[in-house]
Parts: sequence; structure tokens; C-alpha cells
Amino acid sequence: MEHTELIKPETLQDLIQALHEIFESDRVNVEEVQSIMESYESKPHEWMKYARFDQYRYTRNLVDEGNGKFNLMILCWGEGHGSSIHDHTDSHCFMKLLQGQLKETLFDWPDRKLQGGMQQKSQRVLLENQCAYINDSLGLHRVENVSHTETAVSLHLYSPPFQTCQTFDQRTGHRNTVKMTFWSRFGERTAYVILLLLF
Ligand SMILES: N[C@@H](CS(=O)O)C(=O)O
Ligand SMILES: [Fe+2]
Repeated sequence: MEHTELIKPETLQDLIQALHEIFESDRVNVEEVQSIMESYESKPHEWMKYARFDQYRYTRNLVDEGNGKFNLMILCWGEGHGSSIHDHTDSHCFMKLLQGQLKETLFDWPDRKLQGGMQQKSQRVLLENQCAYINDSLGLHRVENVSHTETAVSLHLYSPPFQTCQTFDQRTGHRNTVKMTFWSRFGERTAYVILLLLF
């Protein structure tokens, strides 16, 4: 097997460069991606221009399109913000904490004769610089910034990129397909909403 040497990326730019090289190959080595993302030490001034918050829910801010192989984005979580239970559309999902902490709760896929709601499988708190991994065969998750005083910022890599996912009602297990949007792209606020309102 081809082996890429692991060098600690000093900057976010170095990390992006290293990710481009890793994803040139058709096979993704999950441990390699996870450890290179983990070894980057978060420096806020390097990612600040992507970190835009909304008052009401977490935002998704596109950083890099990875030559079509992956999407790299920064998610900004205000106090108390969380995602619904969701899947990752058959992609790899890496999630690294750049600032603050996030609670991740794992769930099994609901089965047909679901009773008593979807039961949580496990829970963990991700700390600054840690990198978690999930895909659909490991299950579903919900991510929350449970802090009432601190915001959280995370760096997500999805490969291959996807634009919709399924969300699940914890009580009934019923699912919805939702379109995922970017609050900003490459540091610029996305104009979709404004355009839709004008025309
Ligand atoms: N997968 C979610 C974020 S998280 O809750 O893992 C998203 O891309 O919006
Ligand atoms: Fe997720």
C-alpha cells in the first residue's frame, strides 16, 4: 500500500495542502486523515475569516472544495446550538474541534418496529483539537454545544461531498431529507437567500 509520510501541518493552509495530497489517491485511509487533522493545532487567526455565527442555529461555512474529492468547512455553534439526529449520505465525516467543546451523541438507525423512541448508543465530549470520525455504517449522530457561555467552532471534512442528508425524529424515528446550505463560501456570505427574496 502506498504510504504518505505524516508531517504535522503548522498552519491551516498546510493542512489543506496535505489533505489535497492524501485525497489524490482513490482509497481513503481514515486513520491517516484523522491523525493529520488532529495534529494541526488550532490557531484562531488562521480560520477567523470563515467563522461566522448566526443567532439562531449553527452555520456551515465552506473553506475548500478539495478538487471535487471532499468538502472542508467550518461550523460555528452558538451557545446551546445543536444539530438534529442525522446521517452522512454514505460519506466519510471527520470533525475536528477548533475552539470550545461539542457533545456528540451516537444513535443506531431506527428499525421498523421502533418503540420508545430512538435510544442513544453512546455519548462523548470532543475537546479542542480532537478529531472524531463517523460514517453511516457506524450510525447516526447529534452534535451539540451544550455550553451556555462559550461558542464552539469545528472543522468538518466530508468525502465525497454531499448536499442533502436525512434527519430523524428521535421520538418516532421518522426521517426527512434536508438540503444543506452554506452560510458563507470562501469567507464571503452566501447570497442565495437575498437573491431568492429579490426575484
Ligand atoms: N453533519 C452536520 C454537522 S454535525 O452535527 O456533525 C452538518 O454537516 O451540518
Ligand atoms: Fe454530522
